[in-house]
Amino acid sequence: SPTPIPIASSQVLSLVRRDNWTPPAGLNVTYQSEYNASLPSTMIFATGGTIAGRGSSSTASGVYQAGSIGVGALVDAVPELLNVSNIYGVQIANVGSPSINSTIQLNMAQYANKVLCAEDSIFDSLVITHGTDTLEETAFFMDLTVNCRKPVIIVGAMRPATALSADGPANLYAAVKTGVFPDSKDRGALIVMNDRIGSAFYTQKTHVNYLDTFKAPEPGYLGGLFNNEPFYYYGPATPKYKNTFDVTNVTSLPKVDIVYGHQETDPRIFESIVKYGDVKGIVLASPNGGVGVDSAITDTISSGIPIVRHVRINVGMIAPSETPRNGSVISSGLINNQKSRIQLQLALATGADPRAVFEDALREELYGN
Ligand SMILES: NC(=O)C[C@H](N)C(=O)O
Repeated sequence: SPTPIPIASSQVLSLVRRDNWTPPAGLNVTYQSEYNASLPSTMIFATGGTIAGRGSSSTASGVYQAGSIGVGALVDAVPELLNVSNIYGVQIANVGSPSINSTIQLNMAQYANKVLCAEDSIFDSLVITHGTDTLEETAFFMDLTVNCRKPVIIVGAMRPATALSADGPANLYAAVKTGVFPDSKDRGALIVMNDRIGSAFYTQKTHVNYLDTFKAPEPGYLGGLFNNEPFYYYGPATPKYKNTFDVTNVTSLPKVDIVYGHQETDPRIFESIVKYGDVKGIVLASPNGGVGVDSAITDTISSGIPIVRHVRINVGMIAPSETPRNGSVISSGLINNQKSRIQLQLALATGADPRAVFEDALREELYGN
């Protein structure tokens, strides 16, 4: 559960609003910088993670408490931010990112649409601070559900705030700079880490320990920062296979699990998932992208639960068949396992046809039908 954040007295003073903005009901703004009408405005949703982590010493870079300092302290550590943007902070959660769930994601997407995408919005961008372990999942979720031209930037850190050469402050500065950079519009949600800008759609964590971990192995980065100034290699673009979902009236997401395939995958995994009855979809991280455990999933298929197949190495295309297949096995296309899970949840929650969502655009591209 979210840790209560003490508000420093300077922040209390600055909560006297000069911007004529009223937060939507239920959104608890706990940090607001002195309002400067000549600057753009950034909303920060803080969720925890290593960027908000505290270790027992400056050399404790790998053993620490994630989600331990609040949004006000994150901003206070980077006073340079206040020359770039007005900053508003909301403590959405303060947890390690494996504890982020679809309730938190839905909450953020719904508030993001209200705060950032409203016609009279005063905000130029939304920055989400997040643990890196599941950062790509929340980034992908926001990419598919926050539907306006303004950027949502997701940022984290690999070293806790207390470590030697902590990367969080520079990453947060880069995230806010990228968010208010005019050329960041119309690119969907972006992951900004380690001086690189990547699309939330394609970028994933590729190493568990090192700073240089967020990559989009085939599509590559969209841009980067030089001297803390953002730049892009390409003009604004939308991934060709991206779907968007309206979650305004969605109150919860169905349960979707991922099964990791290997030699001798035990069929009972599938049986037990189906037996519980509350799982509405499965992603199969298979050895080769093929079903590969045919006999094992026969029962699952006959139960009608959609099974999206991707590959356990988590990079590459699992192409749709030339004509749509009958049955409940669906190809993931270019979307990795954990993002396929999110997309399947969103499709099921909004009544979209999962096969169409995953396969149609890529089938059209590959086979022209
Ligand atoms: N670097 C990190 O942020 C990892 C952390 N365990 C998290 O995801 O919350």
